[in-house]
Amino acid sequence: MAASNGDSKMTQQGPAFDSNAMTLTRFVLQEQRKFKEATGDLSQLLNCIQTAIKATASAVRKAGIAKLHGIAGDVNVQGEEVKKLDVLSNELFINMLKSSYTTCLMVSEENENVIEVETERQGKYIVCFDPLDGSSNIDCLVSIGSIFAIYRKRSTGVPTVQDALQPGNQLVAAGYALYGSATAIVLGLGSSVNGFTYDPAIGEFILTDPNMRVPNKGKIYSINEGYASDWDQGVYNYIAAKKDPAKGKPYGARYVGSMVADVHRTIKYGGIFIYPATKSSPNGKLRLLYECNPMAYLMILAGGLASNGKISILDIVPQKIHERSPIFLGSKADVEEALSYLK
Ligand SMILES: O=P(O)(O)OC[C@H]1O[C@](O)(COP(=O)(O)O)[C@@H](O)[C@@H]1O
Ligand SMILES: [Mg+2]
Ligand SMILES: [Mg+2]
Repeated sequence: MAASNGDSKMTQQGPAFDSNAMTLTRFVLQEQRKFKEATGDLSQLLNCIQTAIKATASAVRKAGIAKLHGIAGDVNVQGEEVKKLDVLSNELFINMLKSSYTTCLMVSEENENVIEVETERQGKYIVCFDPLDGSSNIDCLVSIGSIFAIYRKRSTGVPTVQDALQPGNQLVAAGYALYGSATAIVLGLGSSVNGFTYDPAIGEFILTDPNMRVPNKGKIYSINEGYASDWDQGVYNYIAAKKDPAKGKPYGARYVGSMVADVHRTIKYGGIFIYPATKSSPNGKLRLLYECNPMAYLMILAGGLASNGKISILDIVPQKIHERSPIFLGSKADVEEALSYLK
C-alpha cells in the first residue's frame, strides 16, 4: 500500500522494489550467456546455492533463540532437534546441491570423504564448500560465512575423488556468503567479482558492489599475532616492518578470526590477509579446496594476488581433499612486499 505522502515509490516497508534491479538470479543468467556456460545449468546450481545461503542466514539469525530452547543436540520446546549451525548448514548445502541436478560430486569441510550424488540426479559440476566458516565466532555473534568453489567434471566415466583434486586455476566460479550486519554474497564468475546484499523486503540478493576491485595497496595487515612465536622468520620480519614507523606509516592490525570476514574487508579496503605455516602447522590451517582456492580466485579476479609463499594458490595441484595451505592474499603491492621477506 503506498504511503499517504503520495509518493508512489514509498511503501510502509520502505522504498518499493525497483523491478529493474539487478538481482543475483538475473545477473547469473546474463553472465552465463556471455561465456556460454551450458543452458541454465550454472544458473540452476547458483540458485540452489543461493537458497542454501538464505536458509543458513535465517538459522544464523535465530541461533541464539534456538539455543534458548535447548542447546545444540538437544530437543527444543517444539520437539525439534536443535542442530549445531555447522551441521545444519552442511545439510542445507548438501540437500540443495543434490536437488539442483547439476552436481556429481561434492567436498565439504564437514565430511571426511567426497559426497557422491546418485546417478539419476547427477550433473557436470563439482562443488567444494565450507558450509560455515568462522566457527569459533558463532557463539559470540561475530560475523561468519559460507564459502563455495565450483569446478566442472573434466574426466569421462564415474566421478571419483580424483575429479575433485583440480587446481584453483580450473575453477568455473567461486564465492562466499557473509552473515554480518547484512547478509551478502560475493561471486566471482566470468571476468568479474560482484557483491550482492540480501533485501529481506523482497527476499532477493541485489547487486550492490558491481565489478569489485581490490586496491593495489592497503593500510591493514590481518594475521593471528597470537602465534607470532611460531612464525617463520620472514613472516615475523614482515609484520615487524608493518609496525615500524622508520619503515613508513605503520599499518592497522585487524583480525576477525572468520576468514570470510577478513577476506571481505581485504577486498573492500585493501591490505593483506595471512594465515602462514607455523612450526606446529607446517601447512598452515586453512584448507585448499574450499577456503584458499575460492578466496584466491576471487582476490585475483578482483586484481589482487594469492600465494602460498612460493607459488600462486591457484597453481597448487591438490593431493588430498582436505589438504591445507599457507596463504598470503590481498592487494598486489602488499602481497608482493610480504613475499619479498620470505626469500
Ligand atoms: O583461530 P585461528 O587459528 O586464528 O583460525 C581462524 C581461522 O579458522 C577458521 O575459523 C577456520 O574455518 P572454519 O571455522 O570453517 O573451520 C577461519 O574462518 C579463520 O580464518
Ligand atoms: Mg572455514
Ligand atoms: Mg567451516
